[in-house]
Amino acid sequence: MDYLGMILVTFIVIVMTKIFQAWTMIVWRPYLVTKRFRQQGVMGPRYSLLSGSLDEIKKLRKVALETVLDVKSHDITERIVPHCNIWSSSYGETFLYWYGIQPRLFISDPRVAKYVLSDKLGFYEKPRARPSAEKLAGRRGLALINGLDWVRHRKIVNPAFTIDKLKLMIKGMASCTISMLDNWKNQTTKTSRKIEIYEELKRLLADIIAHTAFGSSFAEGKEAFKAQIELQQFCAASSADIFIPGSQYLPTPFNIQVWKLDKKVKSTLRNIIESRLNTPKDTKTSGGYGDDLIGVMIENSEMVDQSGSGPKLNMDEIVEECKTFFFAGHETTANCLTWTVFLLSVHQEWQTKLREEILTECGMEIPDADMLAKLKLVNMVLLESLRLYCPVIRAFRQATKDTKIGNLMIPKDTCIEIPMVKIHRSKKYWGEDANEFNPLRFINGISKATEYPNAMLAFGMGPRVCIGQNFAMLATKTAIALILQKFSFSLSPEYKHTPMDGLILRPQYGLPVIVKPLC
Ligand code: HEM
Repeated sequence: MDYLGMILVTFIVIVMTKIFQAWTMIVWRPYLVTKRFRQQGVMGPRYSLLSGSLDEIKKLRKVALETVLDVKSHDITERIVPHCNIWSSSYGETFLYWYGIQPRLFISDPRVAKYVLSDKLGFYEKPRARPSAEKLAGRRGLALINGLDWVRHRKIVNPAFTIDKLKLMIKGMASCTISMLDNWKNQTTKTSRKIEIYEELKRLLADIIAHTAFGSSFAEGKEAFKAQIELQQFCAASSADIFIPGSQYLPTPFNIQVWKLDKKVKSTLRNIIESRLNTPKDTKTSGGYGDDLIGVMIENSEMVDQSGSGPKLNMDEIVEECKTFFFAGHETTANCLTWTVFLLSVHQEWQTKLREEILTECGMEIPDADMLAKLKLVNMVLLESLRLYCPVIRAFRQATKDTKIGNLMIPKDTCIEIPMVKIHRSKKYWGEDANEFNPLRFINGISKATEYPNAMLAFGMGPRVCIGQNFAMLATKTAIALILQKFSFSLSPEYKHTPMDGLILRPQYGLPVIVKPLC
C-alpha cells in the first residue's frame, strides 16, 4: 500500500472509531443503562435521541414559569421542578431521567443523600460540568475539582474561612450594608418608597465579596465580578439547551461572547494577584499579603511550598478560586437574604420579633461577632428561610465505578441527583407543616427540628460541605440586623410570587418591597 493509501485507511479507521464511540454514547449506553435500572424496578421517562428528557423538562418548565403562586404558599416545587413532581408521582421517589445523554438518578431519601455526600473513598465525585458552567465556577476551582487536587485546594483555602478570619470581615460586611442603607435613606426621606430589593441585595453581596476577597484591590475586584455576572446571566439562559460535546470550541456568537467575558475576568484577576505579589509584604497583617481571602490564599500557597510538604496553588489556580468564591458565594448569599426579606415581609409578626431582639442585643450599634451570636431568633428565621427557599436546590454526584446503594446497583457514570428542595419539604421528616413558615421548629437546633438530622441540606454535607457557610451566615445576619434597626418593609402590590430555578433559586420578577425609615 502506498503512502496515500495508508493515510486514507488511518483516516477511515479514526472516523469509524469516532462514529462507533458516538453511537455507543448516544444509543447503546442509554439502552443498557435504562434496561439495568428497569430490571431493578427503577422506572422513568423515555430516552429521546440526544435530548434525553430535556425537551419534556423544557416544555413543563415553560408552562410552570407562567404561573404565579400565592405569597403565603411556600410549596414551590411545582413551579421550580415541575418535571420532578410529575415523574415522582408516576414512577416513585426514585426514578431515572436523561439530561441529554447523561443518566440522572433522582433520589429524595436523605439517608441515601448522607451516604452519597459523605463518601470519602472516591466512589462518588462531582460530575463534569458543561464548559460554560466551568468557565463560571472555575474549572480548576474547589467546587468542581475532585480527588487529590481537591484535597490540596481545600487545605490551602480552608484557613481563609476560620472563625477568627471571618470575625475580622464583619466590619467590612457592615460598612457595605451601611452604605446601601444610606442610599435608601436618601431616597426615602420620611415617607415610604418602593425599592427593588433583589437587585439591591445582589449589588450588596457583590460589594461584600469583593471587599472581603480583595480588600485594598476592591475596585479592580468589582470590575472582574461585573464581567462574571454578565457571563453568568448569559450561561443561565442556555442551561436547559442540548449540549453537543466539542461544540464549545466552535466560534458561535454564544461561544465568542463567553470567551470574551472569561478573558476579561481572568486578566483582571491576574493583575490583582500580580500587584499583590509585587507589593512589599505588610508585616502588620497576620499573613503579610493581607487578611483578605486573596492574601490568605497567596500566603498559604507559599507556606505549603516552602515547607516542601505539598505543591502550592499556581497563578491560574488562584484565579480559578477567586471565580469560585464569587460564583459560589454571590448569588447564593444574595438570594438567601432576598428570600429572608420576602418571608419577613409576608410574616410581619416575625419582622417585629426580630427587630425587638436586635434592639435588645445590639441597640443601634453596628453589630460585632458577640452580638450576632446572641441573635437566636434571627438565626432560626435564617435556617427556616434556607429550608424553604434553599438557594442551591440540588446537588449532584457521579458514580466513578459500578457501585451499590443498599440493594440498588448503580452503573459507572450514573449521575445521582439529590433534590434538597424536595427533601426540605418532606412531611415524613419535617411533619405536617413542612410547607409552612415556622422558624420555631429550630428552637432546639437543626438536629431536633426534623425526624432525621440530615434532612437539612442547605449547605450540603460531608467532606464537600459548603466552605463559605459561616461567611454566608455572618453576612446575612449582619445585613438583616442593620436593615431592621433602621427600616421596616412590606411587599409591594406589584410583587409576583414566582420563585424559579436559574442555577440558583431566585425570584423571576425580582422582589419589589415598600421600605419605610424608622427614625
Ligand atoms: C446562603 C449561601 C450559600 C449556600 C446556600 C451554599 C450552598 C452550598 C452547597 C449546597 C454546597 C455543596 C454542593 C455539593 O455538595 O455539591 C456548597 C459548596 C461550596 N460553597 Fe457554598 N453556599 C453558600 C455560600 C457560599 C459562600 C459565601 C462561599 C464562598 C465565599 C461558598 C463557597 C462554596 C464552595 C467553594 C463550595 C465547594 C466546596 C467543596 O467542594 O469543597 N458558598 N455551597
